Amino acid sequence: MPDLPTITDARIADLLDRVPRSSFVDGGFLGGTPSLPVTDPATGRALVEVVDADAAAVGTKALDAAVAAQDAWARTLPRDRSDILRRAYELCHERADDLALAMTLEMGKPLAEAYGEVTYGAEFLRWFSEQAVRLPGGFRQAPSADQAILTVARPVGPVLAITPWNFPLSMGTRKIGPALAAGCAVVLKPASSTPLTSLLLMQVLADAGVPAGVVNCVVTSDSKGLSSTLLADPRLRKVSFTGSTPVGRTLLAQASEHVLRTSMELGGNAPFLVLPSADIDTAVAAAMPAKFRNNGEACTAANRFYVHASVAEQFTKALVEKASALQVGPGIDPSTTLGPLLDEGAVAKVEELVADAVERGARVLTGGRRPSAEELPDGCAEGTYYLPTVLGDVPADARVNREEIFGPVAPVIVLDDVDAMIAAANDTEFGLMSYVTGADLAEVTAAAQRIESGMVAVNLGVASDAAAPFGGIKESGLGREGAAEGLDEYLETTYVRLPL
Ligand SMILES: NC(=O)c1ccc[n+]([C@@H]2O[C@H](COP(=O)([O-])OP(=O)(O)OC[C@H]3O[C@@H](n4cnc5c(N)ncnc54)[C@H](O)[C@@H]3O)[C@@H](O)[C@H]2O)c1
Ligand SMILES: O=CCCC(=O)O
Repeated sequence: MPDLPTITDARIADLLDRVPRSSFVDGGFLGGTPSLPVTDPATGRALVEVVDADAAAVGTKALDAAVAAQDAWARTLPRDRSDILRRAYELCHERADDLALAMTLEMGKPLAEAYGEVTYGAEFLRWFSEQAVRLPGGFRQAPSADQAILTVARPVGPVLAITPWNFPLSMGTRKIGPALAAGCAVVLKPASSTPLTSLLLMQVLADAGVPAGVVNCVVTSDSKGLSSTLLADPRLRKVSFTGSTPVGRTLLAQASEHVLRTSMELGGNAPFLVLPSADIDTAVAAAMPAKFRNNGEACTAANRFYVHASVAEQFTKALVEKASALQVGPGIDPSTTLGPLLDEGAVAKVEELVADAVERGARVLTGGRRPSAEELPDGCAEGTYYLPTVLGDVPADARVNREEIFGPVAPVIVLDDVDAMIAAANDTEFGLMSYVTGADLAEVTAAAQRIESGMVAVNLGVASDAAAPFGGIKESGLGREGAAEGLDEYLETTYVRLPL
C-alpha cells in the first residue's frame, strides 16, 4: 500500500469537476440536467448532482445499444477481449487515486480501504482477462456409438448487472469482467447513491478499447422502473444482481417471465465462531476486519460472535480493546480507520438494533451510540457516524441475531458447547459467509464443514479473492462470482453430436 495522499479541498474539487455526471450509453455520456444529489456521508453535504435518467427511456436505449453490440462482441477474438480487459485492469491502477477518492467521498470508507478496493476490483478485470482465453469446451466419444459429443461455450447474451453502494467498484468489475470475457454485452445499473465510481469505470473501459454499446451504465433513482422495463424485454438474457435478499427475490420473480439466467449475490448474517482451542490474538486479528472492514457495511461482515465460554472473557476483553481503539472520522483523513455509514437511515437502523438488544438484556461494552460533535473533526457534525460497538450478554431472541446489522456493532453470545455454537450459527435463513477460529485443526475442520454457508474463513477475517468462487447458499443467493465458476455464469453450453 503506497502512502496515502493528502486530500485537499482543491483535490476534491478537481475530481468532482472531471467526473462524468450522466448515464453512459453506446460509447458516450448522455446530456441532461443534473438533479440527483450525491452526498458525502462524512459531512452530510452534497458533492455533486448527476442526471437522473428516465428509467424506461434510457434503459431501453442502453439495451438497444447492448443488443446491437452483442454479436460483434461475441465474435471478437477471445485474445482481443482478453487484451482489452487487461488494459482496463492497468488503467484502474493508473487511475487509482481518482477511483479511491470517488469511493471514499460517495460512500464513506476509509481511503486506505478504498485503495484496497481498487486493487480488489481491478483484479476481477485481470483474472477474467486470463480466463477469456480459457473458455470451456470439450470433445468426447459417445459410449454407445461411433459418434462424438462436442461441447461449445457460448455467451448467454445481453446482461443486466445491478450493483449495490457498499463496494462501488468491485461489485461492478466482478460482473463486467466475466461478462466481457465470455462475450456478453452489459447494461450496468449502479446504486443511485454511488454513481460516480461506476461512471469513472465507464471511462476506464472505453479508454481500454471496449467498443461502443458493449458496456452501458444507467444512472437512475428509479431502479424498479429500470428493472421492470428491461426484465420484460425478451432481448435481455441474463440478470446478475448484488444487493439485499428482498430485492433479489423480486428480481427472481420478474426474471421468470422470460426464463432468464440469474446470478444472485444477496444478504448475509455471518456467524463468527471462537472455538475452545482458539488463540486469542489470532481470533481478534480475524474478528477486526471481519466486523469493521468497510465500516461494517459488508455482506460478509461478521454479524454474530459465538464464543466458547472457556475463552469468552479473554476474547471479549481483547475485542473491546481493539474496537475502541478504532479512529472514527472522515474517510479522507489518513488516520481514520472507521468512516461514516452511508446515510442517516443506515445509522438509524443500527441504533434500532442496538436498542432492541439492550432492551432484551444485552450490555454495551463499548460504543453503543453516535459520537458527539466534539468527538468528531471540524466540519463533520452532520456526518453519519456510529461508534465501534461491542455488545455482551446478547440474548438469542435479539434482532441482531437475525437481521443484517450493516454497521460497526459486534454482538457477543457466549455458549458452552461447540454443537450449540454450530446450531446457533446455522439458525438463519442466510448462508453467505462464516468465520471459524481455533488452533485445533480437527476441531476447526469439523466445525467449518458443518456450517451452512457458501464461504468459510478459518482464522482469517477476509476471504474475498478474484480467484475464488464468492457466493452464498440458502437465501444468500444463487451462483458464484470470481474464479472459473464466475465465468460459467455468463456462458451457455451447446452440445453438438458428430459422426466419427
Ligand atoms: N452477496 C454479495 O456479494 C453482496 C455484496 C454486496 C452487498 N450485498 C448486500 O446488499 C445489501 C446492501 O446493498 P443495498 O442497500 O444497495 O441493497 P439493495 O438491494 O437495496 O440495492 C442493491 C441495488 O439494487 C437496486 N434496487 C433496489 N430495488 C430494486 C428493484 N426493485 N429493482 C431493481 N433494482 C433495485 C438498488 O438501486 C441498488 O442498485 C446488503 O443486504 C448486502 O448484504 C451482497
Ligand atoms: O459486501 C459484500 C462484498 C464483499 C467482498 O466482496 O469482499
